[in-house]
Amino acid sequence: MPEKALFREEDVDKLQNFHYAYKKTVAKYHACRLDFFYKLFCFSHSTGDVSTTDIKNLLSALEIISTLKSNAVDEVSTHSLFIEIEKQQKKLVEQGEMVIEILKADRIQTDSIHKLIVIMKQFDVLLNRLDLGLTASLTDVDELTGLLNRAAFERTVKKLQAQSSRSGEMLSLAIIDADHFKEVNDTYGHNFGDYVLEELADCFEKHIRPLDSVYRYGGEEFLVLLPNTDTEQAERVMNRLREEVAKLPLSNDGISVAQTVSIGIASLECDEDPDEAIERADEALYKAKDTGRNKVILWQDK
Ligand SMILES: Nc1nc2c(ncn2[C@@H]2O[C@H](COP(=O)(O)OP(=O)(O)OP(=O)(O)O)[C@@H](O)[C@H]2O)c(=O)[nH]1
Repeated sequence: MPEKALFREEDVDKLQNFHYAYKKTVAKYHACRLDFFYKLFCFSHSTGDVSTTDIKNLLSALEIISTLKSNAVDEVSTHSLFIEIEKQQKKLVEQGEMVIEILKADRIQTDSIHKLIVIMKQFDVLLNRLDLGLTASLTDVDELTGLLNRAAFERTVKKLQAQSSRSGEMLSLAIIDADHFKEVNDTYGHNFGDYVLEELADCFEKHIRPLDSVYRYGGEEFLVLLPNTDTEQAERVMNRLREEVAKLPLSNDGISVAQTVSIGIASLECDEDPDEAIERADEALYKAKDTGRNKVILWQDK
């Protein structure tokens, strides 16, 4: 899957404005939702002067997607999560209308209200995920694994190189590649492959040290930046990680597999183009692949 940076630097302001408008809209939605249920309650118990038109008006006030869309930068409104929210909103309105029709016919059906509540809960989960994504500025997060992506790597690596230039500390870089991953996809399907990638990402995040950072660089390839670490230390850290991966119980839908990874390591000089260090780490990675996989290899000058 090609990585796609969702935002350019200059879009960050627009994104922040959208996030602010988003929070306000979602807060209004929640307040309005309470009113909606209150009026439903009043109508069904014949308390107060509430008509189904009042309830219908509140239902249309719950349609927040058009407000959100008019404020959103294209990268948000075309994002898969936003499209999912739109779909869920449509379901919510359809079910809300059904509840109103049932009320008009003078029948109280808790089933239909219950169904509406279930849809609203799912809607909330999606709204919350979008909120978290916006907080992490969407740009930086890989949609499948939730790891930082290539754009985040490119930004961070420059900062770490500048730090390492000031402190004189070594900076190391590792490339991790899943072994025989094509076979996993071909044998068990792409969805199972996606599941394995998500589990690998969780394992990496769990087992890297707090100052290290891991990125999904593309497909089944990940990068780790290890500040204040020379290549021999990086080799030890990566070997521990490699062992953790090999121990992972990967089991989904009745399928179980064992997955290993190969890792290449290179030092990252503070004044070089990071692509050069990536190339060296890649060379080491291919040596690990050529000599049996499930290994960590340090790049060495010939
Ligand atoms: N399920 C899934 N597969 C992906 C994704 N991105 C890349 N891939 C697959 O990863 C596989 C990579 O295969 P290859 O580069 O041939 O390497 P490999 O089979 O892992 O073999 P070695 O690297 O030599 O051990 C291909 O089948 C890609 O389709 C993704 O997001 N999800």
